[in-house]
Amino acid sequence: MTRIAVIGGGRIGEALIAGLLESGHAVRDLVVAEKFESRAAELASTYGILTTSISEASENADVIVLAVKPGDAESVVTEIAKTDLDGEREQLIVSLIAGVPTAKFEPKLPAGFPVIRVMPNTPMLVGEGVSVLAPGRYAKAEHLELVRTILSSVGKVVTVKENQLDAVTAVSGSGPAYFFLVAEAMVDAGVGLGLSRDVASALVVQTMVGSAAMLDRSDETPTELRYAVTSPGGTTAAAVRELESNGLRAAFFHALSAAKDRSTEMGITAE
Ligand SMILES: NC(=O)c1ccc[n+]([C@@H]2O[C@H](COP(=O)([O-])OP(=O)(O)OC[C@H]3O[C@@H](n4cnc5c(N)ncnc54)[C@H](OP(=O)(O)O)[C@@H]3O)[C@@H](O)[C@H]2O)c1
Ligand code: PRO
Repeated sequence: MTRIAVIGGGRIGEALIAGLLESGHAVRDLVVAEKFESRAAELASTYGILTTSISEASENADVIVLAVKPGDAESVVTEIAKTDLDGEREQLIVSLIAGVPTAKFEPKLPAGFPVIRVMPNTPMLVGEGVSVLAPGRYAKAEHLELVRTILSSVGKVVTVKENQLDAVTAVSGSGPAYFFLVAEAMVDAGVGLGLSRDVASALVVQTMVGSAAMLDRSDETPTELRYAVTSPGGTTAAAVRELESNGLRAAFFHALSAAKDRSTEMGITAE
């Protein structure tokens, strides 16, 4: 089994660990390096996972996953580069760090060390994530295949050119937050119309689950699925008219543009 070291046990590090364990990855082949001690202890007790230092994790892993914040990227990669990276074994770095290009890591590592940049999302926690891969300069087809195999156990996998990853981050990396925000707004609106919060929450959650399942399983486009709900002169048409006149589409366009720009900016400032 491939030995995986996760550097940074925050939200996305935990989602990956939980998703991999749930999909059958052996706990003995996973370690986490997390600098915040009580958080490391929490991960150890929740998942039975070994916690260790960056150097130990990097020396013994096949795949070193970076799940730290962009501002910690440089110091973590410098620390990894100082450890005894195994020349005998094919090791690689998988960076989940938003915005930071592989070209920023490669010069800090031993010559030719493969790096793959990945934009995952938190639904990997329940095996329904989407991970978008972009190989760095030295990553070969077999490295990409290994990472694709690992991440396909926690959801879908797509490969793009690295110059598309900031846009990908805006769509699917941050995407779950938009859905949670819409869910929150719909629950509040239901409460405003007199439903209890419990009833409104149950209705919104199941409506989202059912709609997502239809999007996934149906051959119809989102537009066609929406038309099927929209009876002529009915309630849905009245609601959609309000959403459109309040600028829903423009709001999403501006929001995703802001996310993409922020991703690019984080890559520049994470020097
Ligand atoms: N959350 C998402 O949905 C998501 C999705 C895609 C990509 N990402 C990317 O994933 C990365 C982590 O995001 P996050 O949301 O998981 O953030 P987070 O919850 O703040 O987690 C980052 C973790 O890394 C730890 N860390 C920092 N420096 C470390 C070091 N030297 N050694 C070991 N651990 C260290 C942090 O510890 P301290 O708190 O003690 O600093 C923290 O627990 C970011 O680069 C983000 O762009 C996140
Ligand atoms: N979470 C990270 C952020 O908000 C990257 C995508 C999702 O910056």
